[in-house]
Amino acid sequence: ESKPVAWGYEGDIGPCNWHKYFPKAGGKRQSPIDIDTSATQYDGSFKPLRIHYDSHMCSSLTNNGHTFCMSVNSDQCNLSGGPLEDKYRLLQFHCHWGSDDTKGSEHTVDGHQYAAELHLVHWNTDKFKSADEAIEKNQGIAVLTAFIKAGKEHRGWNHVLSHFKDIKKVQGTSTVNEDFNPKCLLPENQTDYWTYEGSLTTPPCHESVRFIIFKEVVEVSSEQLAQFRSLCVCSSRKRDTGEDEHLVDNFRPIQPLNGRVVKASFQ
Ligand SMILES: CC#CCOc1ccc(CNS(N)(=O)=O)cc1
Ligand SMILES: [Zn+2]
Repeated sequence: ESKPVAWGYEGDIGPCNWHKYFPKAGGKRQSPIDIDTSATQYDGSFKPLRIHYDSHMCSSLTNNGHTFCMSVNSDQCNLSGGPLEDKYRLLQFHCHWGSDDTKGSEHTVDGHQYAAELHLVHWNTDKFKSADEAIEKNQGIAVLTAFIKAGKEHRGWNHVLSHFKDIKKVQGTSTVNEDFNPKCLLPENQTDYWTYEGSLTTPPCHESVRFIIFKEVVEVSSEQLAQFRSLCVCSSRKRDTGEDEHLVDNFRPIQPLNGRVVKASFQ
């Protein structure tokens, strides 16, 4: 079993060196990208997006050292329609955020970076037998994405944030049993989105991802954003000052578009 390679967001193990151990990171269809809204192309052929999540699924929340990850194990949480040809099942959701409210999203819109970005990761159950297989295949993964900015409090997010004290340290895990439906984390407008073909934004950076990025931005309070930053990057104290190192700025830099066209579901 090959030893897992350490990677992160700064220093020698940071994004500029990922390609040395994860060759896909140097590919031609990498993510994230800047969405230049003057260059997007309206596609009138998209069917309505179909997002069917049930709330009665037990899920577990983990701090994996790179983000918090809510693993979902319900075959009742499915995504289809829009630009997708197949049916996709929700595997997990997580976020990327900054050290303050001025940065944190991975994708940008006309150069504007948001405070955070939500990724709901789905795998293609029509074409593949497992998520492990789908994660490295073209059309294997669909990531529903919502931008997050500081504003009014988001009650739905409190169902997730209330478990953060249990996962402050790495590999901390908490079981989430309450009646929670991740659909509540999405913006109201689910008809206006951009979509393009890209990659996982973290190693191994497989070029297997169809991104679907909602135009409407979700608001959470500054205090809720601060709770994202309360997670730690390791299981023990890291700094020689005995201070905990907090998990922040877990976003990959913008990658070259290399001629890809970003489609829009709206004019
Ligand atoms: C089975 C399995 C697996 C691993 O699945 C993932 C899912 C998401 C990610 C994070 N990539 S991102 N930020 O593009 O969603 C990495 C591995
Ligand atoms: Zn992500």
